[in-house]
Amino acid sequence: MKYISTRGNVNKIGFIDTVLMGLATDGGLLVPEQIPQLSEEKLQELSKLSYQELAFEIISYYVDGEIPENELKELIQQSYGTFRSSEVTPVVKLKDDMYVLELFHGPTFAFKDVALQFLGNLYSYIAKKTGETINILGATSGDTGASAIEGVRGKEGIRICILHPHGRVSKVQELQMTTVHDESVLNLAIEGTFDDGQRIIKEIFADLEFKNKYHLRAINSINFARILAQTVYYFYAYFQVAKEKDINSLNFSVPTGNFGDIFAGYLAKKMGLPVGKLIVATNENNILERFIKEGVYQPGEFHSTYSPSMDIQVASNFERYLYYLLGESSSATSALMDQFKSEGKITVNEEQLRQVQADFAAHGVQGEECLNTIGKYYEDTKYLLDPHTSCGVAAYEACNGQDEVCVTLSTAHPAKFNESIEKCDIEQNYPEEIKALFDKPQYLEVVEASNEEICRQLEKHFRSSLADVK
Ligand SMILES: Cc1ncc(COP(=O)(O)O)c(C=O)c1O
Ligand SMILES: N[C@@H](CCOP(=O)(O)O)C(=O)O
Repeated sequence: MKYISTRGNVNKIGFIDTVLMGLATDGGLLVPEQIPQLSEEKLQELSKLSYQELAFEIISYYVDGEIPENELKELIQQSYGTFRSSEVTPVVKLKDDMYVLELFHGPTFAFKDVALQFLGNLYSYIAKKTGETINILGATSGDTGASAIEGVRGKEGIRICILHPHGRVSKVQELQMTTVHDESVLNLAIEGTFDDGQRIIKEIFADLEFKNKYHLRAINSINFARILAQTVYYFYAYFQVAKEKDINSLNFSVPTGNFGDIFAGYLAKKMGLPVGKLIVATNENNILERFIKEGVYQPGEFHSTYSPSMDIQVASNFERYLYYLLGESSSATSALMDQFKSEGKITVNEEQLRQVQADFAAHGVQGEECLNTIGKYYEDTKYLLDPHTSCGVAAYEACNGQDEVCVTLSTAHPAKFNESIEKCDIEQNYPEEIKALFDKPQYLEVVEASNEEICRQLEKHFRSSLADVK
């Protein structure tokens, strides 16, 4: 298995180089040259496996022998041994035609742990095997940051710097990131939005001299390893639902911001999993909903919402989808991404829009609808949705057809977002791990959202690693 860039200007590379490169050096995103195709018989076989066994099978197609089998198995066991559920991502039935896929049983109570526990261990493995220096640079709207820090803290030879938008993450998210007292961890609270942070880190990654000098690595979903690990739970959810219901296909409703999670579902479908509708659930930051309905991809006004982790305008993984929409043409993808840079929008033609609408349904959830959905499900089922999952459930209600069965991805535990939950007049009990955070001191620096300032901070934080560089 080799990997190529959506923009076509990177020589083919293997899995480990793909992980280390993160953002492709030509500014594009790395994708597998060919997507593995799974037969019905293979799916039957996979349906009998535990989460860890399934993860091993799916991930193996993409690692393609670069990590010996026993070592990959060990990495996977280690990664999911930290989860509070033995099933890793259990499926819970909420209605006859709707299940919730609980992705929040990892250490930081968000779906990001599923991929970042794995990626943290993978980076550690690569560092030990190859002597590569791992200096991680990431941007977060709240969940990726905490999860990435948790995934690598205490691991020898790994340093990490995370940018989060100052005052725009939930209290628990902020505490999860900033109460870690470890000299390998740097939390920068930028005076700006998540989009500013994501733009800055992409521009820094594009400065190849700086990237190479400081050995910068990505943990956001621009890194293909993130997508890969997230693909596994679509298969797992499908197999769990198929055990109790006679289904020919299954819809998935996905709370969406950076388009990574739903792209993982798109990949699972392309591998042969019988996925029906992929429902994109957004909040008021609805660039993706507008694209799917109208064929125009253009950032709108920024909104702070009840689901702050989805307060994202420019979705990184959109480019990966665009590449497939354009028939895997890197020149057409490059042209449209250049157009986006110069004109601030992308418009697809009618035929392409028909394809987009065959691939995805979409619903943009407004604030009241998000809170009402939390309230209604709590009253009817006693199940407490977090505000992101609530957007997913509201989108299922808007888009799931008669006789269709849907799995809504539950992307976070409600305890992370009490600011929104208390607006529904619901009192919740915090898990002990979250309660404990409130007594700890915080370590962060509030900084200007500029490339110069962030580079200055990175030089300081990562300087000591240069001595280790071979
Ligand atoms: C809780 C939660 N739900 C949903 C999302 C959206 O996922 P994605 O960015 O992969 O679209 C995020 C952040 O990305 C999140 O933290
Ligand atoms: N919602 C995310 C934003 C970053 O997304 P990623 O999947 O690309 O890491 C967050 O919580 O940080």
